[in-house]
Amino acid sequence: MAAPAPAAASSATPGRDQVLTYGREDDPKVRAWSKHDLTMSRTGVLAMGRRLPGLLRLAWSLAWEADRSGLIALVSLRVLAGVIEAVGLLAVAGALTAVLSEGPTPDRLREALPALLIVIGAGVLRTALSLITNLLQSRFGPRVDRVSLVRLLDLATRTSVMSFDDPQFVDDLDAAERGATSGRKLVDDAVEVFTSGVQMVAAGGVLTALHPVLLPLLVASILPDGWASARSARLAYLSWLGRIRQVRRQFMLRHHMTARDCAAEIRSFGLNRFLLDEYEYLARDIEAEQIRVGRGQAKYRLTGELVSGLALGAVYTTLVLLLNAEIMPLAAAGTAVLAIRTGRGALSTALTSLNSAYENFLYFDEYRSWMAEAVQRVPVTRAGSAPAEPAVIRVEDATYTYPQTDTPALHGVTVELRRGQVVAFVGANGSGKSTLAKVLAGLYEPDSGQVTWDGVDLAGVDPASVRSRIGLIPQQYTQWPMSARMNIAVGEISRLWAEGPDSVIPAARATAADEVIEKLPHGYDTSLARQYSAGHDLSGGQWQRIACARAVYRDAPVLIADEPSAALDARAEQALFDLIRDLGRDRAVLLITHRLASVRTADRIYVLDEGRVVDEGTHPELMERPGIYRDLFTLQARHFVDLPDPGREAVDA
Ligand SMILES: Nc1ncnc2c1ncn2[C@@H]1O[C@H](COP(=O)(O)OP(=O)(O)OP(=O)(O)O)[C@@H](O)[C@H]1O
Repeated sequence: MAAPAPAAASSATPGRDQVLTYGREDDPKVRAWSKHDLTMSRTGVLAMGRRLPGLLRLAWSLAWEADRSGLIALVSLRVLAGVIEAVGLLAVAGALTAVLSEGPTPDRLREALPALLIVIGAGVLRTALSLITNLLQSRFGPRVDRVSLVRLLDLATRTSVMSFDDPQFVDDLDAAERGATSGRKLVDDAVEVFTSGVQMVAAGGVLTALHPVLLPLLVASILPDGWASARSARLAYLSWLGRIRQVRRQFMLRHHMTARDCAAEIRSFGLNRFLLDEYEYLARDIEAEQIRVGRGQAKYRLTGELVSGLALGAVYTTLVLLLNAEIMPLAAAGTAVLAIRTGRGALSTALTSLNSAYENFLYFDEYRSWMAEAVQRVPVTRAGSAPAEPAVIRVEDATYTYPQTDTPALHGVTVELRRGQVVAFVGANGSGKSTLAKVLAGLYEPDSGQVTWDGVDLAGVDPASVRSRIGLIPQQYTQWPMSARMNIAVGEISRLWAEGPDSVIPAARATAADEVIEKLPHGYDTSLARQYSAGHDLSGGQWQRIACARAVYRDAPVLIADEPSAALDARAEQALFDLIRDLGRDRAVLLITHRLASVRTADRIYVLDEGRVVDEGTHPELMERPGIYRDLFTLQARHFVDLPDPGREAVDA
């Protein structure tokens, strides 16, 4: 049967507004996407003034670390360019005075010659300096950007795992990435403003010397433009801040619409029209906002230019009046015109830079504040180490609550793992098994209670020492866009460097990953970066074998396997559980699985329900008494042998 044609885009569909996935801006659910409110306070002149020194210091330190000699050269060249510009202006004033003075022309020209030579020299030097500056900038910019992004990525990969459960932190990380390249621009802008300042001071000096009324008039003609530029930049920034969440949602939507992983579902469920509607809904909102900002900026510009133009008219009228009243000679008036043009040119450059500095200041502040927050979230390094070969691992009375949630995911949980044993956690979806495993692995710090290894509280030891003793098969493992060999070696990368490329083979054999890898076109060196044309893709179960090999390669005294067999075929699953039992002989092994047949041989089974341990024992012990374990086990077993349904029995009774 042919699939029905997708419904035409219509926001008038009944109920549509209530169920919009990406929602309206005033929807509280949508507002919760980001803390960024349209607060004017952060962008006020005083508030910015307070933050400016810290930001400039950070930007300077980035530039200093990235390219010290480049920074010194750039700043010196810019300042030199400003000074040359000023000298050039003074030389022009001298030349004009000489040329327009009384006397025979050859004499006047001779008198003007030194000044003219300075003017020409200044022009040549300015051009040369500008070329060198451009050349330096092309080297300096990428270096500073690299350092700021590397600093950000360093922190992003060292902050606690818990940080990534905090949506605000992740949201801010987006904004910080956007602001990372603004540090370099901020330094650039600051230097440019300084250089233009030197030129303006020179122009101002010349004007004051010619007549005291000219300078205030020039300043008055400049201020409205400055005001308009600042307002316009602020408007753009506030709009960007307000649109962050929409742009982010739009980006996510675009990503899903073009991602390989979603392609099949979009087609099977006929989601194309629905997703396009959502996208257009957001895009139209953003478009409308951009038009609003454009209009606002045009208004500011128009007002600024109008008032500036009037003030400039007043400056020239004053000049004419001064000339007319013979208060100012013609040569001085000519110099004044040049000084006004230089002053306004320098101001225009300064304004453009100030404008850009304003924007970059605000973006870079996002970077700075995220970096400051992230530093606080890096687990502290402590002197003590976790026991190298722990015999007893205990979680005692632990409670854990995820960020921005009210109900604890774990309530007063106590469990124990011993070396030489396989311990299993079982329970329904969402009962807290993975959370407890992460607490046990030292990835989550409990709100209360403690985790001890041989009596040593993990809260007092270096977190890195805990992690180095754990081999983890997480429920959602990473499919690294690297070769098959590297996908295993990332389990203990230092071992690869020390023992060589073949060191991964035993781990691959133990987990049957070798059967998969040997069939690949380049064996262990086949790229599994399926996003790229040379990359080879694997099936879910094949990937899972590689994830298991990764943890085995680590060869750690503690192994945590969270749903390690969800995608494995029956034979591979059996082999994996045999391996886990084998590894459990001289390690502490934690197994989390819904395949209850596989936990029958576990030395101890903990049954979790709604974040609490509700039962524990061996398989025979748990099967003897009524409870969740016996119910779940019997339910699963019924699919394989013809056993009565425990739930049905209870109803019948
Ligand atoms: N990052 C998170 N932020 C907020 N709540 C979370 C987060 N991860 C899990 N939870 C919640 O914590 C509870 C326990 O989740 P957990 O993943 O530990 O369950 P589980 O027993 O491993 O489930 P499953 O069998 O489905 O893997 C659930 O209610 C879940 O919704």
